[in-house]
Amino acid sequence: MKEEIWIEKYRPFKLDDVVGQSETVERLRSYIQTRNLPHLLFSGPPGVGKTATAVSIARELFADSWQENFTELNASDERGIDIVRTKIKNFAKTSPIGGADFKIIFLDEADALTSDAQSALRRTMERYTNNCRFILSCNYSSKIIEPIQSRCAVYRFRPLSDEAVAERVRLVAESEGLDIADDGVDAIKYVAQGDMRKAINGLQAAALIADTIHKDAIYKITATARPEQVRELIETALSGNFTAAREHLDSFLLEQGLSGEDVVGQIYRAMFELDIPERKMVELVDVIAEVDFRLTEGANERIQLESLLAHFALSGTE
Ligand SMILES: Nc1ncnc2c1ncn2[C@@H]1O[C@H](COP(=O)(O)OP(=O)(O)OP(=O)(O)O)[C@@H](O)[C@H]1O
Repeated sequence: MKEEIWIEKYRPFKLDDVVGQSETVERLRSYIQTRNLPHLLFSGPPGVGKTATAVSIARELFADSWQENFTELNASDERGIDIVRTKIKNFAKTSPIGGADFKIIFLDEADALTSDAQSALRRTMERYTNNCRFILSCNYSSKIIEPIQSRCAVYRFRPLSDEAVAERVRLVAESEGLDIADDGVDAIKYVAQGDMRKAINGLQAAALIADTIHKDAIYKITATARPEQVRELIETALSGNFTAAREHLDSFLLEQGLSGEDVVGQIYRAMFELDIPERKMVELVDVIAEVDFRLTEGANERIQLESLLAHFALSGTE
């Protein structure tokens, strides 16, 4: 039998199960009590509970008929206006079922809609507002047109705290009868950076390769360099030893399978734990930002990373 995916198995069903977003959840709970809902806009990074919260709201409001009165669409599947014209309208125009006062449309990645599609969505929201409430989810609320933002109550979801991630990971491990060492939990916190989906997926993947989960399994399975290796890379480069730093880089890219963007991201995170004078830090962060941008533009990753190390090596010898 195919094993169930843990992020689904441990998906929150009630608002109480959503961890680490207590302020937001508390405010949302009042809508359940009054059994009314404005249009909502959830913004925040991936894997922090936006979808889980929307589903929990529907379950709590509609009980047994929640599936008939709730639909989830992903705007990035069909970026254009068609998703608004067809799927959203078709669902919005039919009456709620089982005595519910309205239906809920959850539109994930709403910031992927073009602005024309967002304008059409805004008209649909107005037209069907008696029948239907929208919960829009996005990573960046600035990419949502102002007329939609002003029609929604906006809720910002934060990256989850390390404590919230650790607690949930331990709970999942315990339910699955899995041994996880403290350094394994620490590694998951480091890798996840507040993204619970990443944390639980990492745990499940590591469970396939190790009986007791230690940090090595987590770093290996998530293609993440260990923090101490990253520190060593930076220190080697800053000491002016470009050739040795390049060898570290080879190990990241060729042996551990990191992408260029992963390496830059990890270097950036490690910088602030090192004792680097303010002025030099400013210069180096500027270089990191430039290389990061070039990588997203598709520049050659090895050349860019080596240029980053070259800057570090030169700045160290100044
Ligand atoms: N706050 C949370 N409490 C408990 N579990 C969570 C939380 N956030 C995420 N999860 C876990 O991660 C999975 C994915 O979360 P969810 O789909 O809600 O993320 P999201 O914020 O909507 O992300 P995206 O923006 O990528 O759609 C959930 O099924 C659940 O297992």
